[in-house]
Amino acid sequence: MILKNKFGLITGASQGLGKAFAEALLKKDAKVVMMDINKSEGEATKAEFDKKYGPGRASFISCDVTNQIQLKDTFNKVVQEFGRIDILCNNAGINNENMWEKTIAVNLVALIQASYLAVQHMRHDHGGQGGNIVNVASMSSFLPAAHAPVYTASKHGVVGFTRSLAEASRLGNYGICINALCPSFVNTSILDTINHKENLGNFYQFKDRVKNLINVIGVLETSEIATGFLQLVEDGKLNGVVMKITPSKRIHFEDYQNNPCF
Ligand SMILES: NC(=O)C1=CN([C@@H]2O[C@H](COP(=O)(O)OP(=O)(O)OC[C@H]3O[C@@H](n4cnc5c(N)ncnc54)[C@H](O)[C@@H]3O)[C@@H](O)[C@H]2O)C=CC1
Ligand SMILES: CC/C=C\C[C@H](O)/C=C/C=C\C=C\C=C\C(=O)[C@@H](O)C/C=C\CCC(=O)O
Repeated sequence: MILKNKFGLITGASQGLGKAFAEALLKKDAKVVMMDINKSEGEATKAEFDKKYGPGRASFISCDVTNQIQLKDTFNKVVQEFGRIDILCNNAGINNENMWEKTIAVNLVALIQASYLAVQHMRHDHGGQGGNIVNVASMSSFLPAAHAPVYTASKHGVVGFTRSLAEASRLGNYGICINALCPSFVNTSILDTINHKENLGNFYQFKDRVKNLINVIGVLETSEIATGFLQLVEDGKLNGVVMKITPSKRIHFEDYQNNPCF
């Protein structure tokens, strides 16, 4: 996809990875709408981007993705105002085992709802112009993690949903590329959750295990994940792939060639 003048919608874009994805699109002359529950940080990020890239390129909409009405209203507002959504990045995420229903609501349920809203708008076979969806999962999509069972379940779910919706897109000629992005540990505020009992709840006792793991494998910078994100969006042919990014192997893909049922 040529990104110049395309419209990207990114959830959880006030800070961290979402902000890096928004900036990556702006650098390619696309326009972005950033959605986040954190209004003050989101407005500060918009002001920063206005200065760097000129006004009118980045917008911020305060939205709790778990609130179905707010989510729908945001999609409608964006379509009304800009006429199109070319890219959706479902990035908003939390790590909270104490409020595990909320973790599933943000990381998985809202991602599914936003994906369906985007598909409805983008699909070729219903008169749309096609598009690209990137769902942010994690290396937690492939591993057990004693410190975060529900976060891990949500990220396993993101990969299963993404690959299945991508298959529906291929078989149904939606003209939408749908892929998953799975970083290992990245230098953002979510990493600090492992230091807090309020986040890990009953699994706080396993915090040192994950801290050791982080020390051994290292921490990536958001810029490297943004490079992977751009690769998924720009390629235009990749559909149903699961991109992994780790300090040892950098950007690479999960190999699903063997069907385990046979
Ligand atoms: N940082 C890391 O090590 C990794 C992060 N990820 C995933 O990357 C995504 C982004 O996380 P980070 O940037 O790392 O963390 P972050 O905590 O810096 O950013 C998450 C953003 O999501 C927003 N958010 C949370 N709940 C929301 C809601 N209900 N509605 C709208 N926005 C909401 C937050 O306000 C925040 O701006 C998450 O899905 C996370 O699970 C995946 C792998 C590694
Ligand atoms: C935890 C902060 C929130 C988000 C992080 C993010 O999604 C990235 C996660 C990346 C990988 C996570 C892997 C976790 C793995 C495990 O906890 C276990 O499989 C670790 C097993 C062994 C550790 C080494 C040891 O102590 O023997």
